[in-house]
Amino acid sequence: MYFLTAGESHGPQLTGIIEGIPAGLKINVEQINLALAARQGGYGRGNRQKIEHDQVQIVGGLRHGIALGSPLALTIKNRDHAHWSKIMDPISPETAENTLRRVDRPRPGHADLVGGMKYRHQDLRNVLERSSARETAMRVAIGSICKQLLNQLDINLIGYVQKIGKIEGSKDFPTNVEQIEKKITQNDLRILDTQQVTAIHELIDNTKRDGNTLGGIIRVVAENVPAGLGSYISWDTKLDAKLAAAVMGVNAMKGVAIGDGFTAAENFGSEVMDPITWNEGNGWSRLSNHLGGFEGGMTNGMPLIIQAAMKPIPTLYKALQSINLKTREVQKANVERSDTTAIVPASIVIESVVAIELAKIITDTFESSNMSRLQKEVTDYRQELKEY
Ligand SMILES: Cc1cc2nc3c(=O)[nH]c(=O)nc-3n(C[C@H](O)[C@H](O)[C@H](O)COP(=O)(O)O)c2cc1C
Ligand SMILES: C=C(O[C@@H]1CC(C(=O)O)=C[C@@H](OP(=O)(O)O)[C@H]1O)C(=O)O
Repeated sequence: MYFLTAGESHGPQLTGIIEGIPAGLKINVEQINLALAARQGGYGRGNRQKIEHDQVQIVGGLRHGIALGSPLALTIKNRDHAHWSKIMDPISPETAENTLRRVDRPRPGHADLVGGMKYRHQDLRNVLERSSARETAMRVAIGSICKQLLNQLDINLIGYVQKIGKIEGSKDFPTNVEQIEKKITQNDLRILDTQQVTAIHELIDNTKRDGNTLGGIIRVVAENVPAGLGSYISWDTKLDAKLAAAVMGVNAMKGVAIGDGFTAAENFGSEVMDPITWNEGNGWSRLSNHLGGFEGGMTNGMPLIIQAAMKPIPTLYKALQSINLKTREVQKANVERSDTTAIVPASIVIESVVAIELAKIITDTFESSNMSRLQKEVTDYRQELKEY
């Protein structure tokens, strides 16, 4: 299974193509739209989300709600394009009016400067438009289809916010997806601990007032993932490595950890390894889960626990120093309309890319031309593991 996305932030639309979704998968479009709405939400978002109302159109590979096994083609309109149609016109040449939104004072923390140097763009809008996290809307749509595939194999997962700036949610980390879901939907921060909500709202408000921005930490839990996905045989077959790459591939991610992650490095081995247990009914299991469900690059049957560290949003309304590309004068960086924090939408995006990687490894591991055959193969495999 693989996918590709195309489209600029203020262009007409985002486009996505996924190859390798099994024929017979039931796809609920409403569920995709709910995921897209969740990605648009969250406290600290900027004004762009007042314009957008993301809805997916499936224009290939689906018939009567059932995947055909052919490539799925997806589009999401950029409503804001209506205000940018001249500036982002794919065909007509640039006019004086179009140059008004040129970007020539690269923003620190963005792809602007290096993207311009590498691709020889003089208008850094040519970089900005694609490096924007607007593209993550399409990864969420694709992720939602992958999540539906996983759900139909009884695998559940969820992403939520663990920390915003220095304020942390509950450290009592549940691994039950249903329980997490109930708790995080109670607030607009997707955080487990409602005690912290007011403090975080104040932090975001004050940060916005100061022209500054915030990052945070996201946690994803996936449960009922069968043991043995991925492999210890070669470095590039390790599933934890693939997940780390997918997570780091999301805009603004600066760190990824599996299980206890960096904290494990400080502790004794006896505090980090997860003792093995077995019983007749359930087969093999562990007494703890510090290693976040991975040993030797393979899932070990325990819930997967993945953390992602997001840097603060790079565009600052109180802009930092930059250099004007043309005049070489010291000037303040360009300011584009921006979020104060995007940790909430990012938690949906990270959940989505984890779903994509899990769907990929499952469809690559098992015969997956058809969904019912895949379901049977996974059920038989689970039984075999239990009986080992
Ligand atoms: C959901 C989401 C929304 C984002 N919104 C903004 C934003 O409004 N303004 C901004 O400057 N960066 C935003 N970012 C971050 C930038 O896209 C990202 O930092 C930039 O493309 C540079 O890439 P890098 O941080 O991965 O190096 C957002 C990221 C995500 C995941
Ligand atoms: C458009 C989205 O996020 C955008 C991501 C983004 C960036 O630089 O990454 C910058 C902002 O773009 P704009 O200047 O058009 O408001 C965000 O709004 C979105 O998430 O749908």
